[in-house]
Amino acid sequence: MGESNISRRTMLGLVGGAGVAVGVAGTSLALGPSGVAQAADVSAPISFYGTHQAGITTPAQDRLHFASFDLITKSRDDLIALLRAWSAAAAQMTAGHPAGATGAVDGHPAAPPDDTGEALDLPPGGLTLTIGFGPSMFDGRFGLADRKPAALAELPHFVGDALRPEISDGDLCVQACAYDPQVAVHAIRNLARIGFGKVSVRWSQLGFGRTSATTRDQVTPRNMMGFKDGTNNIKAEDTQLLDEHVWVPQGDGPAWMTGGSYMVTRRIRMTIETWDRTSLAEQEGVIGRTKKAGAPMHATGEFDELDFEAKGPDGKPATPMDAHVRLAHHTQAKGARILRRGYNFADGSDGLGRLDAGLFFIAYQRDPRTGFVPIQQNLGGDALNEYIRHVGSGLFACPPGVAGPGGFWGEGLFA
Ligand SMILES: C=CC1=C(C)c2cc3[nH]c(cc4nc(cc5[nH]c(cc1n2)c(C)c5CCC(=O)O)C(CCC(=O)O)=C4C)c(C)c3C=C
Ligand SMILES: [Fe+2]
Repeated sequence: MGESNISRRTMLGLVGGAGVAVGVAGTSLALGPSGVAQAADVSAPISFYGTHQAGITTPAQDRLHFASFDLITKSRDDLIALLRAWSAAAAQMTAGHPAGATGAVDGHPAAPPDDTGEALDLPPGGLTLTIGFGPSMFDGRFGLADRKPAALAELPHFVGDALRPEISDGDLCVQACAYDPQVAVHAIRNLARIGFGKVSVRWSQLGFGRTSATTRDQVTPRNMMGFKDGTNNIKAEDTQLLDEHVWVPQGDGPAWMTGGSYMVTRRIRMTIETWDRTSLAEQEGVIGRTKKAGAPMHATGEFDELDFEAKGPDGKPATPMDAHVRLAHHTQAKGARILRRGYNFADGSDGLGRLDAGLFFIAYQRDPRTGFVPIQQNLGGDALNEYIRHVGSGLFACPPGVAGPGGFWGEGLFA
């Protein structure tokens, strides 16, 4: 291990995001809803190895760099070599080490370094790297056509879709999440560098604030509309719900996906300028929760149960019939449940004097046909649609985790 490796692992980290964050040697304290301090040890690496890939039920970090890649090679052996090299680099980087045998500064001075170096001296930052395979990877170029899961069926067109092909789809994707944006960007950049000649970046997305909680001890963050987002998410502690709705069980499609999950991404532009001129009462009615507490309209606490039968003082449904949470709720959407893990984005101006901002929605599920699709179909009547537009879309099969060193992402697909 080089000197740079040691320094990166021992540096102190700061965490941003929701709650009051106080940096303490390697930890960050966030004040939860009860005022109880919660420690997120941002110096601690999250293991790359395991039954499931990290980055799904592991605590959602504050920053995202997501990249979708097109395969420019037509060789199956190249693809396998790429997945091997990416997995080895991912194991190194998530542990807080530079990529490659000689890292950023310990190689031969006449050769380009194995690692680009911008994460030297930074802690692992809770980095997780999660890979997904898009439907187009199974089109026959790599002899994988008969291994395509039925669950990777093309998403249908949804009401209001304004999808742009150049920021949609892809043969492969990598979701990099970390507490430090530089750590996440460094990871994607190095995977792209390792893939030179085999892949090209099709599109990428930075996210600056998580819009979900994936464990019960995480404070629920707020999205760009100012509402708490992630209250009623499936969380890591909900093991029965995870088995039923998120992880692919044995016998559900091809064996290589057992223990994996399917990822749907949607770049959702918000017309925040219109939203910002909307009254508080209207905003709360659109979402179906209060803005301050994130509580149901008929209750006071964030985690109070939603009761769609409850009436307001005027005798009308307390949660409007077209409210987002009503239409997205599993009782209204054929029992569908998903694990949401999205991020806020603000990518400059749209050229018309407005911010190009919104939600980069990410959801994991056992099967999109019984997860995202029925919910999104139900959201065709969502009051929120007046303020949002889906402009990018992705669908990816995320294989199970890599068991240990020597294994690689998607190994079972090639067995
Ligand atoms: C198809 C799935 C969903 C899309 C797309 C989506 C977009 C979207 N959501 C918000 C804001 C909130 N969503 C909330 C809850 C919620 N949303 C979905 C699904 C999609 N959202 C689900 C399944 C749920 C949970 C419903 C329930 O069971 O109660 C909330 C409330 C807080 C919470 O529970 O997380 C907010 C706020 C925006 C702004 C948006 C598009 C830009
Ligand atoms: Fe939502």
